[in-house]
Amino acid sequence: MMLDIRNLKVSIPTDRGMLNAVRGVDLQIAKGETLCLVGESGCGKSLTATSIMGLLPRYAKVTSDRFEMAGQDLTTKTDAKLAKLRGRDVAMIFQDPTSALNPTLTIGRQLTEGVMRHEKLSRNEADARAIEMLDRVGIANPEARLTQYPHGFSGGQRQRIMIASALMGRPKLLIADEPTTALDVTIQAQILTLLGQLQADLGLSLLLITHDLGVVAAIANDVAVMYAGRIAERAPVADLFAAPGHPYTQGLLAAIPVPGVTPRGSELPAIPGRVPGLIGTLQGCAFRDRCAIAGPECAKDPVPRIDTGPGHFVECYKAAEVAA
Ligand SMILES: Nc1ncnc2c1ncn2[C@@H]1O[C@H](COP(=O)(O)OP(=O)(O)OP(=O)(O)O)[C@@H](O)[C@H]1O
Repeated sequence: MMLDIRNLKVSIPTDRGMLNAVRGVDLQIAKGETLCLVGESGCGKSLTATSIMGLLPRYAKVTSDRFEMAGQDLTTKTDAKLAKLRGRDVAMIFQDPTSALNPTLTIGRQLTEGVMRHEKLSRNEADARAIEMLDRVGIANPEARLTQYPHGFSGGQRQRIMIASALMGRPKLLIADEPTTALDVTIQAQILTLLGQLQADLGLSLLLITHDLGVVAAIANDVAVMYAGRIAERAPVADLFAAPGHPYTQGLLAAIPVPGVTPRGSELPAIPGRVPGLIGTLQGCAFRDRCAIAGPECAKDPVPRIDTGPGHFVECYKAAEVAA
């Protein structure tokens, strides 16, 4: 198992009270697996990802019952050890490649800084690795590119460079948070194809956060659907599209036909009603106000987690009803 997190909670103090943004997430990612994390804006996807990276702001409160990466228990480690382990095993790419690259530093400098510090590579070794990674992500003439600045590259090329940068430490797990949202549609497809290729070539585990169900259909092994800070449903991708078990997932998929047929760029459709506020505690199922089949039991805690197939669970009182 590459990543095994149980009961992850992330809370952020605000002037309106405690914002409980991640409210008990379990997340397992196998070696070499691509897991897509989907859900409406504000449901806690990015905070989940940044807590895996150890990049949460200091004022955020984080707890978990288990936090293992590549077999190492991270809950018991000190901050310095954590940073080292994470730096070695996991890397992240973000939405906007423009703001993630420093315009005043050459590409070579930006790619090599980390590995020269952490792995004590020499300048030549670090350059050689940068050339290897730029080549892997499809940047032509990588050697000559090292001395150039970000402004000389297109948006798509910058995102490739960001991916190369993430690969520099030879991570086992790559986290990509909406990596193509800022790009043109044709470029989006190329970047996703690249991520899929890298995943296969390097045996990476990939956690991909996306709003785009077409992307999910094309690239995921497994899908986790997040709602109001919890995983509402998780399933192998074909099962999720064929037999969504949570009324929320059904709502998301209602406007979307079949995997493989679903065009890229199919955004999550709007579901009537609003996501509940995450300040303070939520009782029962957080989706029940928007759910067509909710009953009185749905206001009770804890909402049961029902296994509906191999690797497929649904957190819903009505799972049996839906399955029938
Ligand atoms: N640093 C922060 N300070 C205060 N609130 C925050 C902070 N980071 C996130 N939040 C809040 O926590 C909730 C979850 O945020 P998160 O970014 O994880 O959602 P998301 O599912 O990734 O949404 P999106 O798809 O819009 O990125 C949101 O209500 C957000 O406003």
